[in-house]
Amino acid sequence: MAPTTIQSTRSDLPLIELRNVTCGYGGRVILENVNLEVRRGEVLALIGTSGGGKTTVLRLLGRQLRPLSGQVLFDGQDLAPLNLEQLYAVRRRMGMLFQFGALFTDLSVFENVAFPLREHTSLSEVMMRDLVLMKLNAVGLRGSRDLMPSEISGGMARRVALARAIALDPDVVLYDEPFAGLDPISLGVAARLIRDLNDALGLTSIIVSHDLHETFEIADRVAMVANGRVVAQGTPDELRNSEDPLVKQFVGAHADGPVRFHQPAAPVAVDFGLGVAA
Ligand SMILES: Nc1ncnc2c1ncn2[C@@H]1O[C@H](COP(=O)(O)OP(=O)(O)OP(=O)(O)O)[C@@H](O)[C@H]1O
Repeated sequence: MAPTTIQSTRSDLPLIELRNVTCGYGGRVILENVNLEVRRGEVLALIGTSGGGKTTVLRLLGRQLRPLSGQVLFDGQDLAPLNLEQLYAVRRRMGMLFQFGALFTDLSVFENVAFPLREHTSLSEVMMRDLVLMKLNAVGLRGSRDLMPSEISGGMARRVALARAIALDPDVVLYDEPFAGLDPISLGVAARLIRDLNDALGLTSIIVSHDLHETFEIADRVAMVANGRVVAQGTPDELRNSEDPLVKQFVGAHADGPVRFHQPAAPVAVDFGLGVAA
């Protein structure tokens, strides 16, 4: 019998790839020649200085922003030439949880999670109910389905937003500051949940976060964005042990280093009128 040949499949490809991407806003370049791979099944953390361009990377992935040059690929497909219908089909494969995961305040927990299903599918009410309850169960909130957003805590609201982000069974979930404003216990719970859901549902996750401790606990790999570039990529341990001064300053939270505390400004004496000859 002829030996079985194992075909190379698309699963060998990274799920997401930025190839030499340069982009910006209104002529101002924010990211320059950035290369980044997101592998299937991994939790990738994007960290870096404020305003460094982390959220901008997420915008590229949904084509809310187009590169000036270079390519953004999702599942091997360049996003640039897609028409709107194709783009929406790709976006449906991406769950998004943005800062504070704003819920619809006039909809119950159940209806918040059902919302994307009602928008994008024509499932029967029975199927919809089962799916919503499965997602709520996955985040531990099946029993809270009838509560309104005003009746739940911030940590619970974040979990509802997470259930909503995975309602359509996406391939990848993009998290922008998922831990912002959470107390340390809720933060730990949310982080563990992101990791567990990623593994249990076979997702890929990208987390933009300033909470390095929690993020390093759950990430497979970390990419640091600063000065318009991905300055470091590696496992959490590799970044912790990095000798790169920028990475050391950031990961060690040192005030002094390549990133200066003071943004460029006129000399203090000038602004405060001290000893400046008239
Ligand atoms: N819509 C926009 N129009 C113009 N400039 C923008 C826009 N969005 C972001 N910027 C600028 O692009 C840069 C990168 O912003 P981005 O939000 O990607 O940074 P970030 O790394 O996510 O920051 P933070 O950690 O503070 O959220 C910043 O200098 C910001 O002022």
